[in-house]
Amino acid sequence: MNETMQQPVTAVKGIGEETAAALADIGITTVGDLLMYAPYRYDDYEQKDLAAARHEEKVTVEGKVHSAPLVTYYGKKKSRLSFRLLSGRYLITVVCFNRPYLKEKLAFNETVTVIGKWDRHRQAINAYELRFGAAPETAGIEPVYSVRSPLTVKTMRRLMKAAFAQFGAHIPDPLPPALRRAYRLVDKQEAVRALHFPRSREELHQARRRLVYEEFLLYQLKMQAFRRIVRDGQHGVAHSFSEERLAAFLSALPFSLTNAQRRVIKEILADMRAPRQMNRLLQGDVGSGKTVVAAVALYAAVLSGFQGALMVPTEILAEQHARSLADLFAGTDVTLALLTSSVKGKRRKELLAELEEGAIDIVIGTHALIQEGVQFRRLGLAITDEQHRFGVEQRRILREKGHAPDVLMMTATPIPRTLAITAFGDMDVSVLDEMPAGRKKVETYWVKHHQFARVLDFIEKELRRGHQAYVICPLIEESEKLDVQNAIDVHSQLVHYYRGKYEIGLMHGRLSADEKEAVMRAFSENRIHVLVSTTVVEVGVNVPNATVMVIYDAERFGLAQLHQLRGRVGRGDAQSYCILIADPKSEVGKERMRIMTETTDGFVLAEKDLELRGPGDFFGTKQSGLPEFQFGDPVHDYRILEVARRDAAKLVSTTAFWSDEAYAGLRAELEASGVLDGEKLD
Ligand SMILES: Nc1ncnc2c1ncn2[C@@H]1O[C@H](COP(=O)(O)OP(=O)(O)OP(=O)(O)O)[C@@H](O)[C@H]1O
Repeated sequence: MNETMQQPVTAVKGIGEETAAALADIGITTVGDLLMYAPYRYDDYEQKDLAAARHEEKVTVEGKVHSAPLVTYYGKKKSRLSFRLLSGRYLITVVCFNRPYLKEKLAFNETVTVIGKWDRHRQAINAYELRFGAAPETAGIEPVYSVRSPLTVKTMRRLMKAAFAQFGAHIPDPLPPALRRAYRLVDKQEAVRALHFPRSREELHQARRRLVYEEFLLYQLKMQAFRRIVRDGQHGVAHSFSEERLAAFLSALPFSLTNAQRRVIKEILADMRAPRQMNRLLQGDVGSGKTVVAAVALYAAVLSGFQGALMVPTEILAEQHARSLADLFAGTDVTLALLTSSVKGKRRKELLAELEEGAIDIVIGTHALIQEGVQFRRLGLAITDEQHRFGVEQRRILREKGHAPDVLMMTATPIPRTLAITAFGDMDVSVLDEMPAGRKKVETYWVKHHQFARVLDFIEKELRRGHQAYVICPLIEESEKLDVQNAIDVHSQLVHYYRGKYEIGLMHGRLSADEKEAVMRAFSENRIHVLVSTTVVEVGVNVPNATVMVIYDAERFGLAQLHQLRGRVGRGDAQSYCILIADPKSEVGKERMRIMTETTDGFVLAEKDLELRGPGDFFGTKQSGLPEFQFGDPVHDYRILEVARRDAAKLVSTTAFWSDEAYAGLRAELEASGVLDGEKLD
């Protein structure tokens, strides 16, 4: 924004102190603020051919009064006025409520313009506005601003006209012509004009496209510039490790890596070799094989003489990861340790001492890892699994336990790429977008509660084949106690049903860590055939022999959570099944069940979830942490967002961007935001 735009609104002719105060009330203080104050919607007064209008669509029709108006009164003060209108070749009825006085004004053959809702079946318009005379040529679309008294929409329209007439020609355009040409974007002045005085929907569309791109590009430039500054300013760990030993480790794995795993490992190792601190998010759908990627990174850290830490949200997961890593590192001399809050007393003391001396190479644990007293000798790599469950603060503490160790965050929560780009624009993102070979899609069915007997039969069929099943009990958010009770009830029901044939296990949050561990172990060793559980098994549990996932009251879970639960099966070669038991009442609820049966792609589900529930809900009740934009919507305008991100990355890496006149406008915006001084982003 240049100086002209920075002038106070009183510089606009006709705006006095009073109006200025009213404008300040809605956040407008400068000429620039005023001109960039976008309407929140538009009223469409464009005339439509009634033949093309849909039922209940808002229409504007010009015509001649073709009958004497009729007024009928009902109730105390209510009235209904109607008359016939001849509009082109259509003779239609116009209905107007509670405005009986119009009767006197409506002379036969008089030209009027009617705005209202089209009732296709009755060939009538329910009018909410009636103007005398022809529809003005230019009055197609009128902006509606969000205002606060004493301002009115009408006043705003007038002020905009005045401001644009006086200053429209001085609106600076930060976008260099080359970029505008490349995307056929209108220039800034034209965009602002069309924003306030659009002559057609198309003009408006073009204006919006341009403004959204500019907004996203600036946002991304800030992110990228900020990231460059942070990177250049920090000295992280430059890992250097024996490629041969790493290659030997890879070739000793019980399976060959997927292409996606190979690619992601390459990205991570490149970051680790570099002297700057790694700050990477690894996204991989459930079962895509993130653990082995983590293992490779941890091994690289150990080979270069550092320690590694893997922090996970639950004890079950910590134990499971400790087991899988122990298997993976069996042929090496890596020393592993498990640190959770159940490791107590003498064992804990020893363990902490070993960590501090560096006798332990890799530690796997829960929050216990970030407690006071936990010291590393040389922490070089910190990995967190399921990053949504750890706050930024906890990740920071883990990070600070080393001297700027590399950080890898793993998540199976499929954040749509669009959102990942915006919310995590300051991180590098790797995506495991391929499943290990031989995996079959989990077949998903939606059944009603009264069909439960059939579900039990179905489970039994799978059990006879030697497979196992999970039964997830309803989740009662308000009360853990009821949750547990539910699980106990379902458990005894199943024990009764399968008695003498199969072992039924029970898992819930009230069990002690040892009890949980024992149940999980029995299940993974196939001594328990059906595991009745609350959602504690939601994340990360890996028992490839389990092929059935039954979810009670599935409508109570979010799509992301259902997807996580479903991800507990289909982890081996056998065909797996997910059965959702739900009687949803709402349409959205039904739609969500249908979507679950239609797709197993976590990213598709995440997008759908957003569509159905809005971004805030996807990550639970908390805020999703997404920035808010004035013009753009990161979900619906994701294509533009992606383009803007690529452009921003390209721009900041060129010298031209930092010196050429063509980019002065963009640079000025960056400078004004404080990003270039290393200030934190909002
Ligand atoms: N390339 C591969 N080929 C075959 N099997 C693989 C491959 N990579 C991983 N696996 C196996 O797939 C299963 C799932 O892997 P892993 O537990 O790492 O998944 P994940 O990505 O952590 O999933 P989740 O988020 O659901 O826990 C494991 O049994 C693992 O041994």
